[in-house]
Amino acid sequence: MTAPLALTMGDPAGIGGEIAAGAWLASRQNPGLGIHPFCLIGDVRWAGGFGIPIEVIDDPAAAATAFARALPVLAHPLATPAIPGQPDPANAAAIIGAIERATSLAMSGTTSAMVTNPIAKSVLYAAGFKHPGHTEFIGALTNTPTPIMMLAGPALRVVPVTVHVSLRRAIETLTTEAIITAATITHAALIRDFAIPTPRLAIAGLNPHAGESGAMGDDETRIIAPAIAGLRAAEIDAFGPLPPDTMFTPIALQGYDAAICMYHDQALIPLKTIDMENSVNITLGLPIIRTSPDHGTAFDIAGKGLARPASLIAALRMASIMAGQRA
Ligand SMILES: NC(=O)C1=CN([C@@H]2O[C@H](COP(=O)(O)OP(=O)(O)OC[C@H]3O[C@@H](n4cnc5c(N)ncnc54)[C@H](O)[C@@H]3O)[C@@H](O)[C@H]2O)C=CC1
Ligand SMILES: NCC(=O)COP(=O)(O)O
Repeated sequence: MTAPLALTMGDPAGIGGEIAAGAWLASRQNPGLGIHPFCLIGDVRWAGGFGIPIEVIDDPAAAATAFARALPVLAHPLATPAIPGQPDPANAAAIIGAIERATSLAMSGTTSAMVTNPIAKSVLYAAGFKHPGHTEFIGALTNTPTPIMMLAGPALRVVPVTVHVSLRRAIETLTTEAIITAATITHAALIRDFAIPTPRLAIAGLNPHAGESGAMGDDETRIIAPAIAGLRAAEIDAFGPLPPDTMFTPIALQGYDAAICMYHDQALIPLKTIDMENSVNITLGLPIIRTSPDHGTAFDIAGKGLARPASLIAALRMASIMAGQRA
């Protein structure tokens, strides 16, 4: 039997606890969702505040049987009680520690995958956190030189080549090598985890009209086209550079398995507009499985009973499917 999943608490002032409770209830009510038993790594008092039964466990293996009765919790104390909507850098060490613990459990095979609840990056930066986000942090913890961010929904998968940097910096740092690396890792993941034998990769342009033959920018001819040539030489079905404004139309989506995008919002705006509820964030290229909901901490609605657990449910399902396939 596949080992349980571990779910981190994320920022305890956000909606992570509410959606974890919602996901536990949904998977209990609908076993057809195919979610493996999971345990929540979090503060016990905090985890007990979401209207569902919890059971404190010492070993993730105990989650398999406890899950039918309650949400299993691996105790991970906060420094100060969490107040919904009011993040506190005093809890940064506990938030970061939960991610480290989930990574280590997945690396040792004690759990089959890690799923992360959202963190507020600025809150962790204020406490000295040096990584842009989970993707890079878990990459560092697992000695992965280039962890790649994919967001996957039912109709669209996107991979931003540059991620959590300013738009100016994204343009300055975009390279042929970075595009080739992101596309090559995406190609391997589509075969391994999505069972797509011959993935088709649509490579976005950067400028309006993909540069209009150089009249609106030469990044396409200098940087992106050579990457596509390199990918095709490696027998990867990559094509483009595509005009970004038309590559996400319903008809265009049918022509590829993933879009390799040049910057964060080029990738995430279409994905979240098409289906924010059912899309999932996956880190590609790691030695372990890591997924997460596609949304953030949603401090504006935390504690108000408005948080929808759909994306976390999709993330837990995706982790379960990937774990099953790899097993
Ligand atoms: N994987 C992660 O850890 C991620 C963390 N973040 C962090 O989240 C924080 C807030 O980011 P925002 O840009 O405000 O994005 P957000 O996704 O937290 O919120 C955007 C809007 O969507 C709503 N929303 C989000 N998730 C929802 C849900 N499950 N149910 C109902 N409504 C929902 C919010 O109430 C808000 O109005 C930032 O500090 C950012 O760093 C953002 C994205 C991913
Ligand atoms: N916008 C996506 C996002 O912030 C996810 O980042 P990460 O924490 O999963 O690296």
